[in-house]
Amino acid sequence: MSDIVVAVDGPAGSGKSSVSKEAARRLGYAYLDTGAAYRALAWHCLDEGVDVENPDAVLERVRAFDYATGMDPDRYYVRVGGEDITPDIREPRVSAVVSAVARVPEVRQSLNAMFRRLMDEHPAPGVIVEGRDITTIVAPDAPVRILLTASEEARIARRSAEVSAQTTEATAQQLASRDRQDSRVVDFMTAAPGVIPLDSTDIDFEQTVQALIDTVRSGIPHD
Ligand SMILES: Nc1ncnc2c1ncn2[C@@H]1O[C@H](COP(=O)(O)OP(=O)(O)OP(=O)(O)O)[C@@H](O)[C@H]1O
Ligand SMILES: Nc1ccn([C@@H]2O[C@H](COP(=O)(O)O)[C@@H](O)[C@H]2O)c(=O)n1
Repeated sequence: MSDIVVAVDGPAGSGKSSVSKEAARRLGYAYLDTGAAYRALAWHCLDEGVDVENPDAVLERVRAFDYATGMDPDRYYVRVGGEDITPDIREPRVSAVVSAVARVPEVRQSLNAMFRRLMDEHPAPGVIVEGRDITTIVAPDAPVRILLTASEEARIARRSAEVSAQTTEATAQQLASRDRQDSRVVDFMTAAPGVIPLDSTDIDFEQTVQALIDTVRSGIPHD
């Protein structure tokens, strides 16, 4: 069981996945990407022709959701029904509908129970868990809780550098639209009491990873 839970939240493109994964690798911790589960469920609904705007239909799918993910930062994967869909869940068609799936309260309850189980069962000494409601709902008692932010301009520029198949305007619009929809469900723009803000707008990737590691080291009791 992982003794140390590090909770990381933040808006789209703030660096949650890449920074958390690299920090976990260096700390020898496991890494749990909760957004991947919402994305995989959205992908599964699209694959099965389920109307993502119908909460009952989505809920029916989550009840029999055969989901698996790799929590070793060096062996990250996402599978549904044994099929590896790691790259597929990042497709714009999945990003466009994931918020609809994520706003169904019973879906959130079901996935949150799975996240807690995955954290509890993992043998690594610690786990970095990232998403939108980890610091507030999934692991509010975690010894280290961080809100990773960056200006919207920085997040758009970083995401645009990754996505070459569409214009910067389209990327900007999708990122802002997803944040708008998601923030109706959970507040990931302001740090809850006790949550440490980490703004990466003016620091590079390496400095952000180091800042996260320093925060973890100063937040957990030493022998
Ligand atoms: N401090 C930084 N400086 C420069 N680039 C960064 C920094 N932090 C992250 N990045 C880059 O920004 C991009 C977006 O990061 P990442 O995918 O980790 O964000 P995210 O918060 O997980 O996004 P989403 O919620 O949309 O999945 C990646 O290309 C990553 O390498
Ligand atoms: N704790 C979480 C994590 C994610 N979501 C929803 O999933 C979408 C994809 O997440 P990424 O981290 O991969 O961007 C996100 O837009 C949310 O709709 C969530 O609700 N709670």
